[in-house]
Amino acid sequence: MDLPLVARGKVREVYDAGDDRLLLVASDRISAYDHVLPTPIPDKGRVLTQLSVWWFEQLTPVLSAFGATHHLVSATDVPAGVAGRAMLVRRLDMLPVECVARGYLSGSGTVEYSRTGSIRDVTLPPGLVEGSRLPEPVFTPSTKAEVGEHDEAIDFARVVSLVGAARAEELRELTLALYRRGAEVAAGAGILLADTKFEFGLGADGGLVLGDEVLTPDSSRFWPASSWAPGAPQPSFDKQYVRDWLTSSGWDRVSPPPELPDDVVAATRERYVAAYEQLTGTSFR
Ligand SMILES: C[C@H](c1ccccc1)n1cc(-c2ncnc(N)c2C#N)cn1
Repeated sequence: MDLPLVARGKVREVYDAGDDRLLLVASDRISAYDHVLPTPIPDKGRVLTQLSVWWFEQLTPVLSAFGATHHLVSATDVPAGVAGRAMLVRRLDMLPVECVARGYLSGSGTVEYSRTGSIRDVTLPPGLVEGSRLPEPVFTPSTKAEVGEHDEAIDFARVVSLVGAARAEELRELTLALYRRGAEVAAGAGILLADTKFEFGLGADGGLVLGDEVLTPDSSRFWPASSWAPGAPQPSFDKQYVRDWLTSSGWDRVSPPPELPDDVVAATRERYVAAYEQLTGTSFR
């Protein structure tokens, strides 16, 4: 890629495409247990990019209801070397809030709930366990961490201090509305959208714009609805083969992770393709 690099994530890069445009490139890298694995998953970048493109279309009515838009300019007008796994997007003034919506209790949410009986400002009923469906989806914002660190959970008051009261309210309501639409579509495809993270920015006209990738297995927890069983960690739709193999390999989760065997790579590629095909109802090609 001969464009200037703007930012590098674990599995993605952002390049300066000039004229107030950025190029978001998704790699075939996969991360598990907070490590980027040495073995790529063929087509992962293309599948997740095409899934984001599809979701931007699906979410446009929800965005319009809030007077908001999304940042996607083109997923075809991109350099040949990254064809199918890059999005040309509008450069935004990104808001410093990771807008997370949770429909189910899991991970850090379960820890917070077991300590306090609530998640952030939202009191929850007693008796919920890992994997429980929440009575209503909850907005659980965080601030972007430095590279390699975990995002820091923040409460709504902190969001207000960061972006103002009106914008904070707008972020919460829009995040929850986008999550609800995503969860509804996913449920129809046999996938439980346990939680997801959106990023927003401001466009040149000051309007709210949905950025980043949306509703992919990298920005969300996808659980197969068929195996949902609250009371224990739920299997990941896409990463469970990798997690199970890494655990069985004896890897200590601290030293550099081992290469994945071919069958785990192939099975994982198939999970990404299945997620795309089940959600969109179209064949991945
Ligand atoms: C966090 C995320 C990231 C993605 C990929 C790799 C590392 C970081 N990122 C998004 C922007 C960004 N900045 C200005 N306008 C935009 N439309 C976007 C977007 N999307 C900068 N970084």
